[in-house]
Amino acid sequence: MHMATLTEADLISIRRSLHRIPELALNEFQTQAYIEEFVQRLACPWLTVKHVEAVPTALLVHLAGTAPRRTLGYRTDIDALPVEEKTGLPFASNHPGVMHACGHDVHMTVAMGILAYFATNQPRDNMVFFFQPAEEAEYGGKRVFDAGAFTGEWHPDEFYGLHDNPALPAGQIATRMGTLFAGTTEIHLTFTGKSGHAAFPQKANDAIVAAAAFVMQVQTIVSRNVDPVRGGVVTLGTFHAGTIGNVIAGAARLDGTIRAFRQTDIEMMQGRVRQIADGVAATYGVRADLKLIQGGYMPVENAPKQTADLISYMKQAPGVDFDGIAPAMTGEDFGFLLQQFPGTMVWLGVNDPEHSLHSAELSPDEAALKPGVDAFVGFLTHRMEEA
Ligand SMILES: CC(=O)N[C@@H](CCC[C@H](N)C(=O)O)C(=O)O
Repeated sequence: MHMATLTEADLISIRRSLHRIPELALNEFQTQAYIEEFVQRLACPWLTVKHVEAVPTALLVHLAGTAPRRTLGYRTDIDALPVEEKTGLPFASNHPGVMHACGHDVHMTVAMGILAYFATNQPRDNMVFFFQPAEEAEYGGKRVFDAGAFTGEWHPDEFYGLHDNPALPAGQIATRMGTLFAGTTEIHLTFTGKSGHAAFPQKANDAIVAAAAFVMQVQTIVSRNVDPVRGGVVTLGTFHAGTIGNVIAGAARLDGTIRAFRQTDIEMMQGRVRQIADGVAATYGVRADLKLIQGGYMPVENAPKQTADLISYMKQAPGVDFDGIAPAMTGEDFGFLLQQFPGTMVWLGVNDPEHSLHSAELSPDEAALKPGVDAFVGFLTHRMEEA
């Protein structure tokens, strides 16, 4: 592979290599090694690499500009999901039970394509590329920020990033002014009661009955507490309890997520989840151990100046297919970084409308890779020409 501007075939080969080796949040060692080897092979004299001791799978790359007036940041996430892949692709995951089911292999490939371009064509401004661990869980962006990694020459004045979107045509760029994605909060809850014989419920405290009541009662948060015009989501994605049909379960564990576009709504919903868990515990005589974790999953707020410029650039740039789009209830811990640095997140269409993000059958169209790289190379070059 020639390391200058990458061809479509190069991008596809990188994406397939990354797709084979998905790793969970904060464990992306093989992925990081693949990216770092790629970066070293660029053999670029204006490039420096940085590791972050507190978050060992993070990787930052700095490009020194020819006449820098500021530093432009570009971020990609690098982690995968605990999903057993069912695509049947010849380059499917080699890691059982783990899959790039959210397309971070596509995100990384686009970032590497942009990096390869500017490692060959020295940028005018400085650039920082952030290969971020732990987007799906564990909020890696906030961890790296809190570790002080974005200081001095590593401080981006602006930050950009993308997320793939299977509902949009391959290569289409879509974004909006203001809020693009929801803020989220993870729910981790265990009800502990008292197990016992199925025949003697009066001598036990059934954790399944309590957990079932909780599942039903939290549905009222969106229907009764959230302003319907603004919307919100409470989803419980796991429910684990019991061992056999004739033993009353002494414990039940649930995990889920709260979502809304405004931080005030998220906090109100967190409060209602707490009240309902406590109320259910009191009613059913069980103990509720509840953890609510927002971490870095703040609403993704696109900054006015940078986003207006990005939209106006993308609308007129030759070869760029741009569209506006409504906000989505997906979360992204890039929301935290956009609270620290102004910037913009966009969707990149990957044309797989039959499957949603997080599906075991998601198969992004690789025709999106080159347009994704070209759109950002063009926009970032344009940004460097702006006053
Ligand atoms: C784009 C995407 O799918 N992001 C994830 C972010 C996860 C946030 C957090 N772990 C939670 O579950 O609340 C998403 O599920 O939207």
